[in-house]
Amino acid sequence: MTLSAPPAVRLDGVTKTFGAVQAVRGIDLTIAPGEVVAFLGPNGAGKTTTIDLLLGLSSATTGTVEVFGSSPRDAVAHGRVAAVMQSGGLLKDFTIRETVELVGSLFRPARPAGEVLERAGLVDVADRLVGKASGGQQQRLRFALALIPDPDLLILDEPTTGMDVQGRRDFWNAIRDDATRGRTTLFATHYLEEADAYADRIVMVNHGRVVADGTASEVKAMAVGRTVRATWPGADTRALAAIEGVDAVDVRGDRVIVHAVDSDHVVRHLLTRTPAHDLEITTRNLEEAFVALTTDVPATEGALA
Ligand SMILES: Nc1ncnc2c1ncn2[C@@H]1O[C@H](COP(=O)(O)OP(=O)(O)OP(=O)(O)O)[C@@H](O)[C@H]1O
Repeated sequence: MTLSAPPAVRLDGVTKTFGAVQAVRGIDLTIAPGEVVAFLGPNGAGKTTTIDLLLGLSSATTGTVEVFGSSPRDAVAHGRVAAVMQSGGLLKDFTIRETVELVGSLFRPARPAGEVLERAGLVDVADRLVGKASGGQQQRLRFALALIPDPDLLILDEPTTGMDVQGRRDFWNAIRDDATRGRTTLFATHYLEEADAYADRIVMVNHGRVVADGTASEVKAMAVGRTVRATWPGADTRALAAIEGVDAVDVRGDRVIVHAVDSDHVVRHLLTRTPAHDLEITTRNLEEAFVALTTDVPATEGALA
């Protein structure tokens, strides 16, 4: 008899409360081995709290948290999980290579230092002191350290913050490459284009709950509606916001930008009752879907950052 492998991550009815703050209000989430999952949400949505639970750094108030069928602490202890956190402490007086070797000596088995440096794009700067390395290089070093135990699940909290364009590209190529060999990756990010380009699946959270879960195109489709742009100097934004189904109105110079479930209705209004012209209608991109799914008060001006 063969038992099917447990999921890489299983969260079942998970809540986490800090005093009066309900950081996580009931998250159910299953991630299969080999999936690359982006964890998106506005500041304070509960992403870091959830990641801490998966790493066994704190315990859920209620619900179940499992990593490869065991407790997060066991999974971490067996080297199956590793993380790159936003601001992990690094020792400034060691070189990049020495840091990788030192951390490598703590793991059995450990990936060879040379391989890890290569993977993280650090070979050319390996002999530089950590204290003299740039912010992006230090971020690459955190990534390198997470690769040392060759984990089955890699958890990344805003991993590419501070990296330049090439650094990000190298980083994501390394992640995708390892995913094809079965590594599961969960990453929190505020760069929506990275989620769109590199994740198999997007989990969007708001106020401690999952508000969308699917591929990038499924999530975009969840935020139904279209954007209508038109030239209308001095547009009457109040009148536009009052149209049924309009969820945001914004003005950029002479252009007015309207998000609406029923774009035909908006277009008809603009063409028949206003001097608006040069109309353009587009479907939402991931950033607009994000705003639509996580904005609490609809029809606010300037909500289309
Ligand atoms: N140790 C703590 N004590 C009290 N409140 C906390 C603690 N940790 C987190 N919180 C609160 O829980 C909520 C969720 O925070 P969390 O850090 O998980 O959000 P996040 O989605 O990671 O946000 P960001 O994008 O800003 O990193 C916030 O309101 C935060 O202030």
